[in-house]
Amino acid sequence: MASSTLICETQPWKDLKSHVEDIKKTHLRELLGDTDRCKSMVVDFDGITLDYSRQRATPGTMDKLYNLAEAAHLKEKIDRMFNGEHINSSENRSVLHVALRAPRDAVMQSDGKNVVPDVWNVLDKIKDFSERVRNGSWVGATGKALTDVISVGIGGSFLGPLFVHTALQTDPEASKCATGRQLRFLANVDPIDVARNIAGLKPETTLVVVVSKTFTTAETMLNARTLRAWISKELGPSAVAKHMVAVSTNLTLVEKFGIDPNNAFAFWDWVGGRYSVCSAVGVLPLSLQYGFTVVDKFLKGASSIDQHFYSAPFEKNLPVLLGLLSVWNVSFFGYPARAILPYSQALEKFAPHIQQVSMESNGKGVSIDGKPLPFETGEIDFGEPGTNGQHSFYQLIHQGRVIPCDFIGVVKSQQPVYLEGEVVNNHDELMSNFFAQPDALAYGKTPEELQKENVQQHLIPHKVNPQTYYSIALPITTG
Ligand SMILES: O=P(O)(O)OC[C@H]1O[C@H](O)[C@H](O)[C@@H](O)[C@@H]1O
Repeated sequence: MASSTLICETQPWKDLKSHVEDIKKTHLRELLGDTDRCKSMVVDFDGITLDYSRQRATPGTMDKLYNLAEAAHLKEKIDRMFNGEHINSSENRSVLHVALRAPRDAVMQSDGKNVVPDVWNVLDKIKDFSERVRNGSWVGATGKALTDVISVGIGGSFLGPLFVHTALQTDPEASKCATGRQLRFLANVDPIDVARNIAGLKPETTLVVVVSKTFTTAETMLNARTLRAWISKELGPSAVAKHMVAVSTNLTLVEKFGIDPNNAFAFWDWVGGRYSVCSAVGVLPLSLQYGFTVVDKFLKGASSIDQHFYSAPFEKNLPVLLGLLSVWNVSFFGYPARAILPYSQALEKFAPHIQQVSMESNGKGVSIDGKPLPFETGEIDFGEPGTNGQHSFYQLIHQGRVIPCDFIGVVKSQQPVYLEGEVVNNHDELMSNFFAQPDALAYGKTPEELQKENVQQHLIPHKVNPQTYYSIALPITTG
């Protein structure tokens, strides 16, 4: 395909266009009756099970989507990304956030330079600094330990770190490491957000981390000046050196602002803001709160899925499968939205993070060459943790419009509860028994009964195993 050819002009696209008309005539019930089909649509990697059997797709659809991926040169594009080529053509730069979690001995090049040693220099600096703050050897202007951190940033300098913080808060190991400490996030330029962030905190025990890739974002800079005034008013201007640090690619502006460059943590232009959670943007505030050891585990998890994305064949490749199914739903079925429904309160901030990652990346009206696209791209992402969403917008999903849903279930809760005789329990042992049950029977209902209750007709989840689907679908109330 010449680079100026639009993907919709290729044969695989045309094949999918006619194929979708056939699938539209097929009820999901029929698709679910085909056991071999359902079995072929479950993929495991590293403790994650992706079940996309509730998608309106057949193995034949998947083959056609793989052909589309080939026509789009997807594998070559993944390779070009990992090789540090300038695939961000509008900014003429590499897109190499995967290097942020690469092992210390890995080699990843941007503009002819191995960037991994630079990444690890900053990680080592964060480890050292966060340990000194946490163990009280770095103290504030009055000699007191800094127990509270306010991270000031917006967009990618906020949503990823907030999501991970929320996910770790109730993890037993992480919460133990955070004993006696607080981490807050100031994003909104509305002064109400400032007031809420500083409520109950004292400047003498607070460390402010100003996070901005550019160090020019109006909201962040105003909030940073407001907190600088809050510190100076109470402790004098010289206290800023002990109470404010920065994360940025623009170290010149950091220094101009009055933050000691030694207390600045760098990242690089080859990291897109929305993908920056694994840089100092996320690693610094999270290490201050939980310790570097905990955050390092998060980086290793991200590295593991990077390697999977890079090397797994498309039929087994979780990110590729999810991407292809999004294209199928949005560009062929014309479903405009996708609901992200984690059945875990720890993933409460997952949907807002994905909103930026997905919508800021895929919200395009033109091709990479600037040609207007004659089809819709990118979905409208929204979501809430279950069961909260059930008592809110699920009514529309049941009886209004078709919205593909990504249900996310967890086998082992961070905070299990077991009450004898209760249907909804998540005690470890009970959950493993539950997952060993055949579909639906775990709740004593047959698939036919479920169909009568119409719980699955309009739901097309694809991120949980079959048992989880029913465990999620059954408690739904629509009143
Ligand atoms: O990190 P900063 O430079 O302050 O940028 C914060 C945000 O600014 C803009 O809205 C960009 O579109 C976002 O991608 C970015 O995350």
